[in-house]
Amino acid sequence: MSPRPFGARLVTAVSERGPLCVGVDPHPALLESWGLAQDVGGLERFALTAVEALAGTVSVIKPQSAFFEAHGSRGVAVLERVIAESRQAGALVLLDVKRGDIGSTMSAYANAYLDDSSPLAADAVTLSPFLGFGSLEPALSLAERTGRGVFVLARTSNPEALPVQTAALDGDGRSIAQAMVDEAAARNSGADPLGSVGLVVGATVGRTGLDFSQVNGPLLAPGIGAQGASGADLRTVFGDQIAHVLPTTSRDVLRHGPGVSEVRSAALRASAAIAASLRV
Ligand SMILES: O=c1ccn([C@@H]2O[C@H](COP(=O)(O)O)[C@@H](O)[C@H]2O)c(=O)[nH]1
Repeated sequence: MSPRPFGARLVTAVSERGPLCVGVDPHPALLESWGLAQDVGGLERFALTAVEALAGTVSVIKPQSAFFEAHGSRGVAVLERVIAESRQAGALVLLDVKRGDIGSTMSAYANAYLDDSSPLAADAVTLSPFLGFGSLEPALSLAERTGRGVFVLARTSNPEALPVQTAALDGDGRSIAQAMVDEAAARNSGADPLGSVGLVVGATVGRTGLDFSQVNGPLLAPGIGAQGASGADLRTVFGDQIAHVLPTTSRDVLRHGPGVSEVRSAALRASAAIAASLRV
């Protein structure tokens, strides 16, 4: 039997737990404010406390791989536990790794994050299309076979992205960001209730002129909280496609630690605020 696609699993998770994704980003500054050492022991305590607080509550957990990799192989071992324990507690795991490479190497990345046999396999991963959307094919096809998802960077939340992602394609009036949106739309065509090829579009980017109407896939919106955006910005960015938006925030929830119940309460407050702004 083929596995249930990520898009369908996401729709169920959001209907049961609400639309918020919370990031697990063990920033050195957060470890310090939680009174933890800047070592793999501090990383482990931070990350597993966040999982305990969040994974039974929110629909999606998004560990930021960079902060685990910074601690070497023992940090990656902690990431493996974060993935396994979050999934066990019922959250979907979106691993933020932003991978992208030539096709032959992309196959190895796909095996690392999207194959059932890998200890780093998550429910979905972030991908960078800078080598061309087509170079992501090994990840797109493995994700489809294993019921997983991908989120392709389109119009990211950082200000430096603007000149790159709004540049026009050669011989084509579309921006690079719109081309990514259209590629995702083509992959998701006909999927019901939602395709498994998502896009990353920052909540910070304001009105873009991007046409999301054909995407039929999840729109991950980082930038809420620490980067200055709020739920109220989502309608400006996504217009009438707001129902497919998966807002995500990390530091703005994690800064309430180190107590499990304080982190959980902050996530619940953020989730309620986001749900209200998506309804308005
Ligand atoms: O466009 C993008 C893509 C990814 N991110 C990631 O999301 C979180 C944001 O953390 P906050 O603490 O809520 O600012 C982080 O892991 C980024 O790498 C993004 O911000 N923008």
